[in-house]
Amino acid sequence: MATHAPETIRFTTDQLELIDQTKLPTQLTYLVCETVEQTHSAIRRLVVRGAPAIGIAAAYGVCLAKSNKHGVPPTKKDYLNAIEYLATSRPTAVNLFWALDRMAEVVESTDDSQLLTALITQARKIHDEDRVMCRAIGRNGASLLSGVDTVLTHCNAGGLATSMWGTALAPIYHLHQTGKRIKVFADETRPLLQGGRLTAWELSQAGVDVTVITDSMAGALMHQGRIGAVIVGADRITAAGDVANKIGTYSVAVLAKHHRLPFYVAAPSNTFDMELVSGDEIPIEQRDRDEVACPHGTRIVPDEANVLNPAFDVTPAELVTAIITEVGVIESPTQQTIESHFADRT
Ligand SMILES: CSC[C@@H](O)[C@@H](O)C(=O)COP(=O)(O)O
Repeated sequence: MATHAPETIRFTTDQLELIDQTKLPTQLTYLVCETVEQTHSAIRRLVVRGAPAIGIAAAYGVCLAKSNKHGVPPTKKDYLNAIEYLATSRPTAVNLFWALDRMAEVVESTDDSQLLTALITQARKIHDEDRVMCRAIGRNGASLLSGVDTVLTHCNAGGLATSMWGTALAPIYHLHQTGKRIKVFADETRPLLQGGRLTAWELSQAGVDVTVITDSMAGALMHQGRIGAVIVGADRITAAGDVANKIGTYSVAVLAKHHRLPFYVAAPSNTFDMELVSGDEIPIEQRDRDEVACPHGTRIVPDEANVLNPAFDVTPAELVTAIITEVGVIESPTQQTIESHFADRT
């Protein structure tokens, strides 16, 4: 997403505007949220999606809390209820809880008369920090990709999933701006096609050469030597470096290992959940069967058949070549390398 690209998330004092990602690539429209409930629904329905963007949208959503009593401003209790409710929108991306915790700290530490102003300031800060984070990941990842001509990515970890540039796509945008042209293969990403609809849309808008492939093509392309590296985002990374990301990421990581290709994960430090060690502890969102069985309103699976639809899987740290963060690169992530990476920077 180029710097002049439309903002994924916009906020005025009384409304949140989100690019409606369910409508891309055919329509570029904004959905307006004026209440906490509308924000919750927008996150749940993937109008806004991608770990950092969910956190930013939820932070602004808190500022939309209303009082039950007409004309009376919301109380601390109203804001805390809003935070608790927004935390139920999606379970896997830890950025949601990270952002809501920051909003809760503001509620706890601010006088009632200043609450709304302080909450809006904090939400804007979370949003601004994300822009800086995207740039830094772009710079840090660029050196890893500078010798690579073609990358594979899965799902969408670009500007649509953040405030701008994204995580996995940030190094590609960075290199593109400095004149190095990288070719991107985007996994279509079944069942909701974030790769085919969103990654392909934003990369083409920015003039990056992108080719969409079905998820099952990745292995064949690697075998033919047509992929130089894999780069993906993350929804949650444990203290030991296990990575939850869009379903299908694990399969790509196994394929990369077999073909001796680097498998990079790009994520900000707020995607790390240092309270969890094993990826098995990460809550994986289970979504509606119709996303698989009835895409775009066309039934493709018999009603009698069961359907599994986990939104994410976990890639063990041993399959990850490096994690690119806004504060540097963690090569061969383990609990030890991750802890010392962050310790060195505090
Ligand atoms: C920078 S976004 C990283 C991840 O959130 C992204 O790769 C992903 O899995 C998004 O899943 P989604 O279900 O579309 O929210």
